[in-house]
Amino acid sequence: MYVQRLELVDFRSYERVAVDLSAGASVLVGPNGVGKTNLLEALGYVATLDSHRVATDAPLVRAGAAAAVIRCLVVHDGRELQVELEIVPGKANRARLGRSPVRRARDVLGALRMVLFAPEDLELVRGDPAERRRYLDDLLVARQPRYAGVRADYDRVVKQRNALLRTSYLARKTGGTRGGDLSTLDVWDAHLAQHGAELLAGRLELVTALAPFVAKAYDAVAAGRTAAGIAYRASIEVPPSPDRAALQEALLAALAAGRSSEVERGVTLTGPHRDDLVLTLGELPAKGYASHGESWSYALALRLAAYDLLRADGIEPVLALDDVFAELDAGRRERLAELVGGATQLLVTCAVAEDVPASLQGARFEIAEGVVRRVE
Ligand SMILES: Nc1ncnc2c1ncn2[C@@H]1O[C@H](COP(=O)(O)OP(=O)(O)OP(=O)(O)O)[C@@H](O)[C@H]1O
Repeated sequence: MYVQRLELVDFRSYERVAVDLSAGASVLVGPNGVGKTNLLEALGYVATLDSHRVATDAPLVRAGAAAAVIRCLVVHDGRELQVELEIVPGKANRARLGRSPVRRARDVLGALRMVLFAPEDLELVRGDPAERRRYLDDLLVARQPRYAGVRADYDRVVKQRNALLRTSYLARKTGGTRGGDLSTLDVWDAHLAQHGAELLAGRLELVTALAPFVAKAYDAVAAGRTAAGIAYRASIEVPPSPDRAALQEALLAALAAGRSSEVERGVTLTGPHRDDLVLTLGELPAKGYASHGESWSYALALRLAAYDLLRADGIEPVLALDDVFAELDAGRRERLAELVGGATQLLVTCAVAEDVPASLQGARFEIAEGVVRRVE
């Protein structure tokens, strides 16, 4: 698949912009701060309903404007589909597929599949488990969009269960009598185990499928002597044959066993929202041990592995590399160019066009003062 046209209204630095793109490689060139990443971020938002840079929507709307619109025309298997999202901070996004409004914004997921590598991805290796969970869940959704619903249901249950535990905790702390009632906790345990088992089963399957791609991608990126490995670390003991029913039972048992400490601390301590994806290089964990260069290569390998896995599934995602080539020496640039050169659509941003290897120099766009101009 590829994006044929991207239109933005009041998104980030852009008041109004339209960019006609094509399949193959495109290089987006411009000085720092000119709005290159903003374009990739907009596409990434259509693909995941999330920004790779900020946790809330407000910064995505141009300063002084009330709402932002992202519209993009995606070509997939020869068919064109327009996806439109309106972002109004503090409110649910409004979305359209083709000419029709959709009930929930998440119904557009799957219309654009994209893998974006950006400097922020260093956090995949160095940051908190939440970064790695998001990486897994975004990939899960890209492979099977129905997981967006599973994820939303699970998040809602954790939030409500936490609210219940917290209210009871605060009531006890302040010696009050109201709000301390935990009689519905069993119901929330059942919901958490049900949705949690589905999410956990999806992640476990994903990690098994992804692991060989990560090892291969790291080897290709770093040409390293050290092998990269990934493993899922769950907050429960994972049963030997982790189907949904077995996971649901294991979650219920762990919730029962941990109830007193959860009640004492006023928070849900068991479930996939506490899990991590452990990254290793040889025998050592990457986090805390890997050098800057190794961490960077690892983060890139995670994205390239996601891209390769989607391709192996028969999905040809758009691949976007934000500010990558300036970080690399000549040898690594060429190696990366070889790895990504065959992408159906490759979008590369850079401040200096010469940093991008000649083999990837397809269409070139120059960005200046809110205008994106195709020059080649
Ligand atoms: N909500 C917003 N309203 C107005 N301007 C914004 C908003 N959010 C970001 N900007 C502006 O967008 C610019 C950053 O754009 P972007 O991150 O795309 O730059 P870039 O071209 O990728 O730069 P670099 O090469 O440094 O990575 C900054 O000048 C910033 O002030």
